[in-house]
Amino acid sequence: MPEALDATPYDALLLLSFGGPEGPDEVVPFLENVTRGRGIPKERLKEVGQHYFLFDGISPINDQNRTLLDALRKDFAEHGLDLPVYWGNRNWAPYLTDTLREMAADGRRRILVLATSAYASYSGCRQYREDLAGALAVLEGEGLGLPRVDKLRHYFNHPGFVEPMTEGVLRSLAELPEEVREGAHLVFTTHSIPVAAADTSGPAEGHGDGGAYVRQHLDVARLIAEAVREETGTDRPWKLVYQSRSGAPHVPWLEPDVCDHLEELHGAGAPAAVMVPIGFVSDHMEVLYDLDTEARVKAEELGLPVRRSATVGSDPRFAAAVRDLVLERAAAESGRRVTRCALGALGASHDLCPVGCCPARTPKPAAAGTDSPYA
Ligand SMILES: CC1=C(CCC(=O)O)c2cc3nc(cc4[nH]c(cc5[nH]c(cc1n2)c(C)c5CCC(=O)O)c(CCC(=O)O)c4C)C(CCC(=O)O)=C3C
Ligand SMILES: [Fe+2]
Repeated sequence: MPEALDATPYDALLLLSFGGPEGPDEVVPFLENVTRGRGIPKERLKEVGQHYFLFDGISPINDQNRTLLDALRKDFAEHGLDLPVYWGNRNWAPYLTDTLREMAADGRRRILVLATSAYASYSGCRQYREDLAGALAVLEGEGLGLPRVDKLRHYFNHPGFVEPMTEGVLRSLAELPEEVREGAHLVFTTHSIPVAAADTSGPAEGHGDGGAYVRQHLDVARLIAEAVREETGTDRPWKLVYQSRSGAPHVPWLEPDVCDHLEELHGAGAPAAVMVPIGFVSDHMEVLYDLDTEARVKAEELGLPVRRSATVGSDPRFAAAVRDLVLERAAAESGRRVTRCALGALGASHDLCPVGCCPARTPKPAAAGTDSPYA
């Protein structure tokens, strides 16, 4: 056995994710959960429902999280880190509130949360903190003793997140026909969000110009593009583009859309492209439908050879990165010496979201931040 690792003061890790349907009967109730009070047009919902029905109503996201849980437990056990790992979702079973109740019943008092979103944004960060506050409020209403909940910092620039994706791009390039490989463009893609939400993402001092959301993605894209150049000796043009837009058409969202960009690349004579889904942790529906189905059809129509590179999923390097982040935060919380691992120009993100970080349009209590009502 390796020497035991010390996660004190924490006594559990909670994987917090989006959730997804696992059968045709679950699609509509799932979409109702996702969109409750969010003003997404009915047309968009029907369309997104169709995406799920194309895959028998089954989103792969839950199985991917089950696999990630296994990878985390295996990594922790192999490294002598004695920390139980739980899983709860925002929009589908196992629901966060039920998991948190179970954790409280198991006597967990200090919980560290890993959200399956690597970047700062309302949807990827504060909304998960609101979910935690909502679940804590339910437990409080039931008269249960509340555990203290902290959230791991953003991990977009951790080498255990960036390196598996870089390797994925190299694999995708190798799969392209040799005659177009050299000239292939890199198309980094992430979830579009409203421009107003992007501009206010991250801490207040960095608001504007796409905020932390766009800056963090640009940093990861540049890191991967540079690593690929070093590995292949070819300096490929690259761009950050967006996918999966929803919302009303008159509200500006981040652009260009990945399909429009493929069209533009083709028009400008690019011989091939690799789509690199840096915004996502696993190959869930946004990757499977919006890239592997919709964007691929677009590329085929254009006659543009494309490949889609891998997300980190349950790569052992990602599991190791989570262990590293857990130990980093545990050290910080208990006044031990801290080493913060981060690539790129932005450095390691904050542990605690400050007031005004990724604000909601309608303010709501959020846990695991400076303004948490649950200390
Ligand atoms: C930034 C971001 C991430 C990445 C960070 C993270 O992972 O959290 C993400 C992930 C995901 N989004 C997902 C699914 C959906 N997102 C929707 C709607 C929206 N997403 C938004 C943003 C994001 N979303 C936004 C600004 C909206 C508009 C309305 C709102 O603010 O709510 C809708 C409603 C219909 C539609 O408009 O498309 C659905 C069904 C799934 C599950 C996939 C599966 O089932 O495999 C996952 C992982
Ligand atoms: Fe935030």
